[in-house]
Amino acid sequence: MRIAVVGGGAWGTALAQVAAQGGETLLWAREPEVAASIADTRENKLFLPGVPLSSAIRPTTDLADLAACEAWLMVTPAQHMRRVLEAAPPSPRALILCSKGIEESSGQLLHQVAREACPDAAVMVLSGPTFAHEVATGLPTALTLAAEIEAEAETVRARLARPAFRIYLSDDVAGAEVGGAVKNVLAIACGVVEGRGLGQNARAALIARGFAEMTRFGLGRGARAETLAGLSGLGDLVLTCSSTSSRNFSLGKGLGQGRPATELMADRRTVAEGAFTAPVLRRLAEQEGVDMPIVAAVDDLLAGRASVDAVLERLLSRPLRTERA
Ligand SMILES: NC(=O)C1=CN([C@@H]2O[C@H](COP(=O)(O)OP(=O)(O)OC[C@H]3O[C@@H](n4cnc5c(N)ncnc54)[C@H](OP(=O)(O)O)[C@@H]3O)[C@@H](O)[C@H]2O)C=CC1
Ligand SMILES: O=C(CO)COP(=O)(O)O
Repeated sequence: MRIAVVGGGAWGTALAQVAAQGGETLLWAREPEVAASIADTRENKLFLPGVPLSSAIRPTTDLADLAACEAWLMVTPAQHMRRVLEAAPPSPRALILCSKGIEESSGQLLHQVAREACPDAAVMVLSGPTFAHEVATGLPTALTLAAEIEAEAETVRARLARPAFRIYLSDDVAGAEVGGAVKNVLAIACGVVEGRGLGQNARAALIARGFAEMTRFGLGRGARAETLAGLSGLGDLVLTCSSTSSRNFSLGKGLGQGRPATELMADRRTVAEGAFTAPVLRRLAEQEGVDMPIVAAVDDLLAGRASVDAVLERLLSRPLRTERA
């Protein structure tokens, strides 16, 4: 199975590094600077500096080259995935979604977007606690590959899995996606806790109550509770809520230190998906009557509608209730 990775950011590059252990791997990058950096120096100096890359990674900026590959790993930012798929050659056999987010314009999860754009492909979701720089340097990582058709997922797993890249199969596509999308918003909230110096008790409370929000939202979309409690949900939530290696966490930390979101976003070339997921997730939750107060607080902070102290006061003055509510 010939693999193409679509997206030359940190995660796309790390996934290409894994796939290249099993044979030549195409890596499509939008920017010529990224492809040239990999071709000339065997390093993605823009998005994954300091990691020597395999000679089996073949960079390209030409979407037409994807036609030669049977499986595409989609690693563009969530808001751009539909446009890239529409510009790409006809569907491959397998489309493996590795980005984490919800399409803002449609409110759709990415597997719904992919099915619309590529109705003939077997659509899967690969997600879990996976900082790109750790995967690219071969540190042990475990993640979930969710697909409706298990046989297709088995083929993809056989091609990608390595001893230090452990892939667990699941048939809960929506569940695997919801965890990755929602945790990015919650990681921003945990960064705010850190930046504002609110303490470790507050962070643990936020992870647990944030997980309750993720579960309520996920169950409403047909996700299973055990998927949300697995690698792609709770596992990824714990990772990104605990480390400044997370772009979402570090964005939140800046907000907690009192810097405006516009300034923090303008400073970065890398993507903090939670900033794009927060408004659409809040909108969907309100439409569907799902209580997500932490997500609403992050959305207000990002939009500059409320200060850190105001959202904190709002969260702490909510009525006391049972834990299962
Ligand atoms: N970094 C990580 O550790 C992990 C990231 N993810 C997810 O992977 C996805 C990609 O993140 P990551 O690789 O880290 O990204 P980076 O922040 O490292 O890089 C940004 C990426 O966005 C691409 N990009 C920017 N604008 C456009 C556009 N208009 N159309 C297409 N692509 C565009 C850039 O492509 P180019 O350079 O070609 O312009 C580049 O690949 C996100 O959804 C993220 O949540 C998931 C797991 C781990
Ligand atoms: O999704 C990730 C790890 O699983 C990466 O998180 P950030 O995008 O916050 O860096």
